Amino acid sequence: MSSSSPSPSARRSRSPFARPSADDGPRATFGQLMPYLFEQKRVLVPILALSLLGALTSLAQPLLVAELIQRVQSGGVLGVIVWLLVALVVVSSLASGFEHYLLQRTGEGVVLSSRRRLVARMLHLPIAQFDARRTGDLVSRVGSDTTLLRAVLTQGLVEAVGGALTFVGALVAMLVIDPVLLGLTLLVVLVSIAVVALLAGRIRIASQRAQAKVGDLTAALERAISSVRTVRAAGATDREIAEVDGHATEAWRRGLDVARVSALVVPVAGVAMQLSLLVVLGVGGFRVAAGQLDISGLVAFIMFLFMLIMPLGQAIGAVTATSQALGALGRIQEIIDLPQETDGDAALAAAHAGGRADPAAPAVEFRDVRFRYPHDVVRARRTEPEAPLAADSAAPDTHAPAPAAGSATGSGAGAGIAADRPWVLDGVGFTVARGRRTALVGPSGAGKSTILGLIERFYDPQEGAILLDGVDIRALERTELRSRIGYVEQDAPVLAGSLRDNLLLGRADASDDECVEVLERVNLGEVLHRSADGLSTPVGEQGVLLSGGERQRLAIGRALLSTAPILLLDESTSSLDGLNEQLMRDALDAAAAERTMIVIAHRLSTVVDSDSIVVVEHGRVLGSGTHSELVETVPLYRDLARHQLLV
Ligand SMILES: Nc1ncnc2c1ncn2[C@@H]1O[C@H](COP(=O)(O)OP(=O)(O)OP(=O)(O)O)[C@@H](O)[C@H]1O
Repeated sequence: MSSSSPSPSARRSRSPFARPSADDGPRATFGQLMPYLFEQKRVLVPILALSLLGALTSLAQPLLVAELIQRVQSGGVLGVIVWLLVALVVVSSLASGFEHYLLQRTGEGVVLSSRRRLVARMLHLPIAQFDARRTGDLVSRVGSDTTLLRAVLTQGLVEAVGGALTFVGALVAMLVIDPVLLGLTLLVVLVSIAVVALLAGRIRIASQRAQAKVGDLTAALERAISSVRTVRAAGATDREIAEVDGHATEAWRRGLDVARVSALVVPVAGVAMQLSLLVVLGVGGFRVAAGQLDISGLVAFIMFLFMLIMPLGQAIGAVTATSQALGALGRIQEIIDLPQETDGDAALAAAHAGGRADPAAPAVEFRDVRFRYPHDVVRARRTEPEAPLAADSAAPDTHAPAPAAGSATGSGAGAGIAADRPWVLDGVGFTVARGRRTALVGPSGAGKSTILGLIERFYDPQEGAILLDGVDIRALERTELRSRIGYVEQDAPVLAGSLRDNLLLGRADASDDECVEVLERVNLGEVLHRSADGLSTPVGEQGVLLSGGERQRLAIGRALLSTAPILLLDESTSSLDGLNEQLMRDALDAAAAERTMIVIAHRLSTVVDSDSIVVVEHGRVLGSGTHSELVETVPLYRDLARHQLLV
């Protein structure tokens, strides 16, 4: 994990007053905000109407006051005017209260739709993006950045529309009352508008940096919480607290940056207000004394002046809120704009007879597969935590739309892949017979999990092909491909929720009886009866209420419940005691009875009786065959077997 001190590039671009530059992270334009606002158009119309009503009732007030003063001076009737004034005040207050509620409601609507859109895109991103990005940062984009969009409506745009009408109305009225006084007032006002416009870009950048720091904070916290046992056991709690604290402080500092830039706006508005008032009072008083303006005109002019300045304040609020929202929207759009996992390749599908299975072909075949993880992913993992991934280059699938030059995605061999890094898989070829159990064995880091990941199409190989029932997997729709495969991953294959929730992930329409039956088959009947809740027994975050062996067996149960004819199992590296190992072997036998199975085995004892064993080392296949054949022919396998006391 990076330390909490900012990277050199972050330090360089630290000042909130710095000019916007290309390094300032993803940018969002005002146009990108529009769809979110447009979605709310049905509520926006009444809000705008209320805002305009508020503006009109405000504008009418100075005119009535001027009339009132004149009637007082001339001894006219006051009753109607006074009642009209009271009615205007009541109507404008009620309108603004209702408008406030509708605005808040609409703001929440914008947050909801941005969250929905973001989550729907995020969970469809290629696996490479999840490998490269920090979970906490992604969580923070959904939880925190989206809330900043709310302010655009609540403090921003819509009020500014009503404000604009008040502004123009006041301007016209002031022009009629005294053009000279208006000219002087406008001079002051225009200077302040120019200053605010200059500050808007700075606010957006400062806000974006602050949000990125909140992302870092969430990522650090997520890390500390998800590995709390390791942290506690290592006595590293205080260090983790310091780490999270460092990020919190950094987020606070960046928050202060935002406060500092937006605070500059306040004196600008204050100076504009006070200066213009002083000018109007001074010059206006002089003109009244000279008989160029009467007193009711001056009072009305001053009231209109407030109406001119008030929307200016609103506009300033709108600029601040919108700039912050654009900063957050940049981070949201960055994820939304990333390419999604693409689906089956039409040309390949045609070449493979429309993706039709060949019953004579092996269930799974690797043909001379060469693969490296995309370098962008590796770089992002290892170096600059803030570095935004280039949208195109991080997309790992070979058939992503229009892969950019220099990306790892081109179908050309290793396009954009750093040539100095060794292949993770270097010419891997093997076949898996239908309905049989095949084991992958080899040292840690040999590439075994990568092989399973490629079958699932989490990544696509740069060279060679992987076939399922004789069909190149790239010719299949991903959903179709994955529906044919059950996958039990090595780590944390259990989700928070109940036993039932975990099983239904395999097949949503499975009945309780089927769930119970499958739990018995993977020797988890005892867990089921341990609690009165039965299938509703919670299994906790990452399945912590279950032992390592139980977690794996529950995940196998889930795969069994699905009707997938192929099962990929990345056996847990955690050691199992004798009884658990036997239970696991039974579960595997139950799984293997009906389907093709590929098992990554860390204990040879669980796979010695496999139909075929493939030995992998440094991304190459050293040999394949049965246990007794491999003991004779592959020295590495013989060593492994001897080490694990099997020969
Ligand atoms: N998502 C990833 N991004 C970049 N490199 C990766 C990624 N996953 C694995 N690697 C690298 O690829 C190589 C093969 O890893 P893999 O997990 O396939 O090995 P393995 O044989 O399954 O190991 P083990 O038995 O320890 O689980 C390793 O050098 C690993 O560091």
